[in-house]
Amino acid sequence: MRRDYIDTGYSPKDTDLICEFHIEPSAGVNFEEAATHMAGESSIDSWTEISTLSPELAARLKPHVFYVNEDAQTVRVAYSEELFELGSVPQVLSAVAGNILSMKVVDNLRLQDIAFPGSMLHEFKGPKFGLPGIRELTGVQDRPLIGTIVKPKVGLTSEKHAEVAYKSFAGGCDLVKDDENLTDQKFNGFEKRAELTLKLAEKAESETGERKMYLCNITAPTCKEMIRRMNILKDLGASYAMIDIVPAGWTALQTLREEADDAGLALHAHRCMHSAYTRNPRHGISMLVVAKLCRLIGLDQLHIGTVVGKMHGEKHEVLSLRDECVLDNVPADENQHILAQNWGRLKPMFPVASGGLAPTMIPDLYTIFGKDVIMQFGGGIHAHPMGTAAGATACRQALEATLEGVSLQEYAKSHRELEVAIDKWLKK
Ligand SMILES: O=C(COP(=O)(O)O)[C@H](O)[C@H](O)COP(=O)(O)O
Ligand SMILES: [Mg+2]
Repeated sequence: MRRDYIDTGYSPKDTDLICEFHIEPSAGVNFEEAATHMAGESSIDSWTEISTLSPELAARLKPHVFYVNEDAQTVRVAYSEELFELGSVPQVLSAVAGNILSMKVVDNLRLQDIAFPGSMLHEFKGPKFGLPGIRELTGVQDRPLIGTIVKPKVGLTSEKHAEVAYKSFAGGCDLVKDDENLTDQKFNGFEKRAELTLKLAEKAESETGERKMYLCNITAPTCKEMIRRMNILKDLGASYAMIDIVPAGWTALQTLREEADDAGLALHAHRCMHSAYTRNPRHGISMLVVAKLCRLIGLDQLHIGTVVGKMHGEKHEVLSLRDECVLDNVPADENQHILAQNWGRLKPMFPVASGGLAPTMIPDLYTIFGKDVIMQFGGGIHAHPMGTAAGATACRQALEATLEGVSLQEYAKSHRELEVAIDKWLKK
């Protein structure tokens, strides 16, 4: 192992990839020692001095640990872009989130953030539609989008599924999506479900005069099968496909993004399983990194949390994810371990707030996120005492009240579905 990776005099080049890590050395290992091992293992080196690494090669490719803050257990490393296969997320992760997470010299190690140089951004497509394109697609320009997840998560027949989706659309939902664990089960096959639900989405469109989007889950055992499902959706006239990004994997996402150009479909990113490596604040990979990789590859919308709902995620974290989705230039925030990122020509993604939400939470959600958010209600719609359609209507009514600056209670006096929702979710 070379000993010269700690280099606090180094100022990163415009073409360097920058990573920020949280490091907790294991007992008996000092901080710079651990950082040195991490830098070497994430780039060119091994655990011992290797004769095959010439000084010229090391000079060209060696990483630079240019920021060391032992008190904050934080280091920043600049990597030459030459170390990476440009345009390959799996290769980047194999380096900066690979073996280093397993090393004995650290008790904990977390990749907090990655800043991509313009030269590497160029190799990625970014979102095909993104936030502005989704607004075009749905015809909704000036308010949050309202969506639902068909519940129960799995178990309905395709006919029943399509019926629940239809009621959601008729009641006022802009988007209806499959749940993350619904793919192609015997009781609800992918193709039949897609066909029936898209047909009823069209019916709801002609009845309501609003665009209605069905987000069918194409997650499958192979990329080949996911592409086949994507093309089935294209042929059925769908506008979207949904993917479980973590179970499917980064190679699959890059493959599907390639295909999405021809298929002309928007890609909805469900992040189930992300907590397997994002939840521990001391070890793993941050959700911020996951969000950045999604924008880079080109997912059009991404779940980011709700602050007020059922899933883990502090307000500052959720808002950092929102900013990474929508801003062209993300400023650095040392306290939140966020590196500055200029997204160049890559479009913004549409952030999705979902998980444990009820219509009565819409005023809070609007205060937190403003208009550029997709608010999704599963139980919050299908548990409405008057049924699914009324649940969807209660969401639209709550949103109307919020946009008009009227209290929910006042608005409910003339809007029955909202009144019933308030009884259920506010007057416990
Ligand atoms: O099905 C749901 C929510 O259903 P419900 O509205 O009934 O709770 C989603 O899978 C979660 O939002 C995922 O979590 P996250 O959005 O945090 O990834
Ligand atoms: Mg779900």
